[in-house]
Amino acid sequence: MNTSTPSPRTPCIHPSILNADFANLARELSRISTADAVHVDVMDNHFVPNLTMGLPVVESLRKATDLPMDIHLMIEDPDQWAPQYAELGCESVTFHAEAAKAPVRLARELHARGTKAAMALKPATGIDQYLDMLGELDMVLLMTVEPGFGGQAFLDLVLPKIRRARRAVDDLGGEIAIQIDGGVNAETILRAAEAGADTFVAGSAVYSAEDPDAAIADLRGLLTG
Ligand SMILES: O=C(CO)[C@@H](O)[C@H](O)COP(=O)(O)O
Ligand SMILES: [Co+2]
Repeated sequence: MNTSTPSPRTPCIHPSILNADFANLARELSRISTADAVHVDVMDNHFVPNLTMGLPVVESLRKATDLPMDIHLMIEDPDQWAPQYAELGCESVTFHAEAAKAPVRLARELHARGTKAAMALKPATGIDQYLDMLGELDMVLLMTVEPGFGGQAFLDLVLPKIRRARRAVDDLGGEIAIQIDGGVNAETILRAAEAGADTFVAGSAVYSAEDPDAAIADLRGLLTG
């Protein structure tokens, strides 16, 4: 166990383009120029009951922006697909623990392709069984809604899991990011931050605003006081 207190990570805001105008994605990306990364939700209508985009669209998005790309795969068989997203030059690729057959091997395959590896847990999936493999990851994503749709209400029942993850990450030196995704807005973000999250996905809170960059600044302002 690490006995020194790790210094807190600078909070990051990753807007999700799920609530953006899909007919104008390049323009929508230009409206979040102050984001730390763009969060891209890939859904296959099997792991979740919704369908969004796949490799060709993500490849085009990659060329349309200089923002780092945070790919959230809500798909079956990420063991097969996730490495292909890594090869597009995405900053991070997140697979779901519930879908991965060999999460440790998959995390290593993502690293071998030069991408950060992240693993997501649905709200009802416990973290304890994954603590031993946290050191294989750059980020853990704790879903604060059931994955599949934007615009849902933040689930406070995930807060104890965020606290548990924070303790485990700090024991490892604090370098692993703790991302939350779902229902993040001006009313909920501080509860998640106080529990230990440091990376915040916000979809509707950013893209329902008239000025998405201003909405990002507002969320950042709440976190930095
Ligand atoms: O992964 C998902 C949904 O499954 C998210 O990334 C949502 O797109 C977040 O949207 P809001 O809850 O912030 O509206
Ligand atoms: Co997401």
